[in-house]
Amino acid sequence: MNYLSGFGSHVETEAVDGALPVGRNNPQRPAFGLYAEQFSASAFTMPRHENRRSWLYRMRPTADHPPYAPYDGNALLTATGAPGPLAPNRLRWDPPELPAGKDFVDGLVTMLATRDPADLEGVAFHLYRADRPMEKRIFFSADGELLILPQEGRLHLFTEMGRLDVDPGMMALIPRGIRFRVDLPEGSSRGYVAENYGAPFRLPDLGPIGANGLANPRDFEMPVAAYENVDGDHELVQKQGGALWTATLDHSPLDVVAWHGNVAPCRYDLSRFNTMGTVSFDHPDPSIFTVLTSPSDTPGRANADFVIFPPRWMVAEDTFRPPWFHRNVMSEAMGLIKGEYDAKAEGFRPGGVSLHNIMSGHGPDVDSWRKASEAALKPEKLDGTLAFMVETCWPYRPTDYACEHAQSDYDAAWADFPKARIK
Ligand SMILES: O=C(O)Cc1cc(O)ccc1O
Ligand SMILES: [Fe+2]
Repeated sequence: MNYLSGFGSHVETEAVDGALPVGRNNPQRPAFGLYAEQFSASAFTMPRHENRRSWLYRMRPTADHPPYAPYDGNALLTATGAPGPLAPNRLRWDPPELPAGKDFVDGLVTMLATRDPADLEGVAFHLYRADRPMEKRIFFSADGELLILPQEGRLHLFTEMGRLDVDPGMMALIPRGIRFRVDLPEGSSRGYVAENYGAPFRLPDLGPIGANGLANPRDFEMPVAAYENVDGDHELVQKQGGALWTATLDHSPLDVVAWHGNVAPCRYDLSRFNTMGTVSFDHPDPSIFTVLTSPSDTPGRANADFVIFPPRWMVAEDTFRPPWFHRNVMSEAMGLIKGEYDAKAEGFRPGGVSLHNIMSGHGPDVDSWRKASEAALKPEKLDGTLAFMVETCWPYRPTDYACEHAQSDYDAAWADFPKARIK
């Protein structure tokens, strides 16, 4: 499969020669009777460096659809957490036994959410398990951009703007509003979805790191144009305002024959992350592992940071090397794609989730603390592991489903620390 390279690059692609107009966006009569449609992911008037839009040339206008009706196929996909006071507890989940016999849309379960999508700020943390392809079904979220992380089983995403293969260890980013279908080349897949209600994810500034490093723009891959020319009933499921809506089209809406612009779905292989760390002492703040950031209106305070903990060399001298004990004004939701996380010797399993909300005390569990305190500090490769965090300035609210399925004894991870030897 062919990909176009570069995060936020201005690119053009056509699946049929001559489908793209030359030198203009909306000619009087686009080639082949195609319809020109602008897709805006930022307000028209955003500054140029934040302006994102693409032009799509499609077989029928998106506007051609009947009214939507409420969709009742998935009651576990929501926009907000459980109501009531937010208990200040640390929480953790084993990989839940999500119901079988579902496709990607019906197999989504919301675990955590902040804010309301109508605020255009906040983020939700979902899990999915799918063992059926989406047949003649298409999904999109008007609430947010979708960051999809398969943990087991490859995903094949047929989006309006082309096709993406996404393996565990990769991420896919689907802009708010872009329609797609999920096929399962390996029969099933499960993983994580972060839904960003706020400003679109972008690469973080690098400051003194310089011009290169962390996630390099060229490693983000957008699809080349691909379309299907299929008539007949297709169910379109839309998420809006946290609710799901359905409409039946008489054709596949994946009918974009050509497009150009600077907003499109993309994928990124997280093993290409150029990981930075200390070469002297102390454990740096995890912001050094930021892949993508969605800023809030307060400079430096993220609406959502997508952070990874990839394989890396640990070389710090006279240092407690795993994450330190800490309390954070930001709220931290984590997932584990594979291996072991260095702050948690046990209990944080691949496919699981943990939550450390605003100002909750957390850090290494007793076993990890003991091991790291006693370790000989030779250079060591932390290998075979990939954890991630979606850190946000808004406290996460667990959903009812999440509250019902949380581990019952997570606090025990920090019980039994020996008291310091002070008289
Ligand atoms: O809590 C966590 O495990 C995530 C985390 C990792 C780290 O290396 C430093 C701070 C932090 O919040
Ligand atoms: Fe933390």
